[in-house]
Amino acid sequence: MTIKAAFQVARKQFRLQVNFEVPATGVTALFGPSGCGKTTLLRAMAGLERCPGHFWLGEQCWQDQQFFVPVHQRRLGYVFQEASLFAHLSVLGNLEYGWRRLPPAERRADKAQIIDWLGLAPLLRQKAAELSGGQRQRVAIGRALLTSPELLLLDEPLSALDGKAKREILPLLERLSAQARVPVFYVTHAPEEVERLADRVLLMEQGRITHNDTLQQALARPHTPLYKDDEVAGIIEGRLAAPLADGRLPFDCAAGRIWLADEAPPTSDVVRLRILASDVSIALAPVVDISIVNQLPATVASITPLAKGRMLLRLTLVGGDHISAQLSAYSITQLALAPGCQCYALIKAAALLV
Ligand SMILES: Nc1ncnc2c1ncn2[C@@H]1O[C@H](COP(=O)(O)OP(=O)(O)OP(=O)(O)O)[C@@H](O)[C@H]1O
Repeated sequence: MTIKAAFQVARKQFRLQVNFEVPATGVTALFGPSGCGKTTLLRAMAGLERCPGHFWLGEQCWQDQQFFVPVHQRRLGYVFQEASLFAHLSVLGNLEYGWRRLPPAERRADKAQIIDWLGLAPLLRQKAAELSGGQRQRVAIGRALLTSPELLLLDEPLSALDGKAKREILPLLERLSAQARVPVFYVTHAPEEVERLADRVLLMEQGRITHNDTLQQALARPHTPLYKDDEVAGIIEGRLAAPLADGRLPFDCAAGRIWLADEAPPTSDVVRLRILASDVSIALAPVVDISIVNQLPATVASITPLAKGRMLLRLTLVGGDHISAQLSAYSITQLALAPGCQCYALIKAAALLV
C-alpha cells in the first residue's frame, strides 16, 4: 500500500509544489530548513490547505481534481509543536474527546493499552493546565491515537521540550508507527530524530521535495543537509545479545556481529546503531594486532569527493546494509580503491540509538 500525493500551494511569497509516493507504513520524516514548507505540506495532507492536487492513502482518495474530503471527515491524528489540549478538561477528558465522538464500531484503538503505553495512568484526573510540556505532549499523542486514525501527522512534537522530556518521549515515538499500525509523517529539524525514528526521509527545500529517500540513502548522501558538517553516518538495524563479562556488548545484524562498548538495558526489540563515517577506516585484508575489534567485509559502492581533500566511500556490507567511510584522497590512491573493490571496514566506534 502506498501514499500518493501532489499539491500546489501558492502564497504571496511562497510556493509549495510537491509530487511524491511513499509506502503507507512506518515513519516518513520531512526534513528541511525553516520556511521550506514542511508544515504547509502536512496541512495540505490534512485538508487544511485547500489547493490543487491529489492525495491517496492506499485505495482511499481524500482529494483529486473533482473530489475533496473535508478535514473533519479525514481519519487522521495531528500533533503540533505545542500540544493544544482543552485546559478545563482532565487528562482523561482530553483523551476521550475524540474517542467519544467516534461511533463505537469505529473505535479500533485500545484505550487502556494506549494509556498504559504512554504512562498516563497516574495523570488521568489531573487538569490539562497542570501538566508539564512532556506530559502534555504524551496526552496529545494519546488523544490523536484514540481517534483510531489512519494517518498520523506530527509537526515537530519534541521541539518545545527540554532535553529530559525529549529523552522520555523519543523511545515512545520509536514504537509509535508499529503500535498504532498507521503511517506517520514526522516534521523535524533534528537529525537525531530522523536517525532514530525515520524509515523514509523527504528532504525539502524552497517548497519542493529534493529527495525521496530511504533512511540509509538520506544518511549516505555526501552533502546531505542532515549533516551540515559532513558528519555522514550510517544506520544499521539489529538486535542486542547478552553483554559479556569483559564489558563488550554484542550487536547482531545482517552483516554479522558488531562489538560495542556501550551499556544498554536488555531488550528484544530491533535497535539502531549509528556509525559515523569518520569512525570507519579501510583495510584490504583483515588486520591483526590492532585495537579495532570490528572488521566487516565490505564492497565499495561509490566514492565521492568532499571538501578539503577528503573522500566519502559508500560501502555495502554482507547482507546489504550500507555504511560510509571518510578517507583522505591520498589513502584512496594508496589502496587503489574504486567502486567494486572488496575491502574490510574497520569500525572504531559505534553508538547505540536506544
Ligand atoms: N498563513 C500564511 N500566510 C502566508 N504565508 C505563510 C503562511 N503560513 C506560512 N507561510 C509562509 O509559507 C512558507 C512555508 O511555511 P511553513 O510553515 O510551511 O515552513 P516550515 O518548513 O514548516 O518552517 P519551520 O521549520 O520554520 O516551521 C514560509 O515562507 C512562511 O512564511
